[in-house]
Amino acid sequence: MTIEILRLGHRGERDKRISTHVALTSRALGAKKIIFTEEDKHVKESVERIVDSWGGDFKFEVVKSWRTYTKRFKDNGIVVHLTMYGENINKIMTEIREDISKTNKNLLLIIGAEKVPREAYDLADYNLSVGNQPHSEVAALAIFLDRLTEGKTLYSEYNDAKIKVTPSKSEKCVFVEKD
Ligand SMILES: C[S@@+](CC[C@H](N)C(=O)[O-])C[C@H]1O[C@@H](n2cnc3c(N)ncnc32)[C@H](O)[C@@H]1O
Repeated sequence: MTIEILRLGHRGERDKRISTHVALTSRALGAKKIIFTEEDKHVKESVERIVDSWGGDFKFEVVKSWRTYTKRFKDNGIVVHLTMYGENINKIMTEIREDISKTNKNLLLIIGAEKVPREAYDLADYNLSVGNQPHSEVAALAIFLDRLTEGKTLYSEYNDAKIKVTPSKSEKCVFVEKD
């Protein structure tokens, strides 16, 4: 199973930082690709810099039509949309995990920036809430991915990483490759 994140909307200057955090959090918690619906050179370059130094093959893509992308994805994938109006994560997560493991399908996770079009709710196989209070796409994404992967992706190691951190009780244990 591979995980992709579809970020619906991006309000230029205002969302630069949070969109970058959405992408980096997706990568750090096991997603293989982030799809944006708006171009932003700053966000793209920030993500590419991290991938270059910290390794892996996390992909960055901008699509013209998120609807077409999502419909095609559904041929061999499950779509989960994170929204505070959705079903209770505590009740539905087991079903989603079973659905994925039975079908071996890939997962597309949709998160919004501003108001999400009705069609996203209709295209999703699951509309899922992480609590019923409004908060942040970064928090919702992180909690969902952590529950899905049960923490297994948190300490992924990449052979091509130029920087590696080893967990330590008392010191910064960092390996930096020399040029
Ligand atoms: C800042 S919110 C904006 C939501 C917008 N006001 C709306 O009505 O759709 C941005 C995104 O964070 C995610 N989000 C925020 N709170 C959430 C919650 N309680 N559960 C799941 N996702 C949430 C959703 O993906 C949402 O589209």
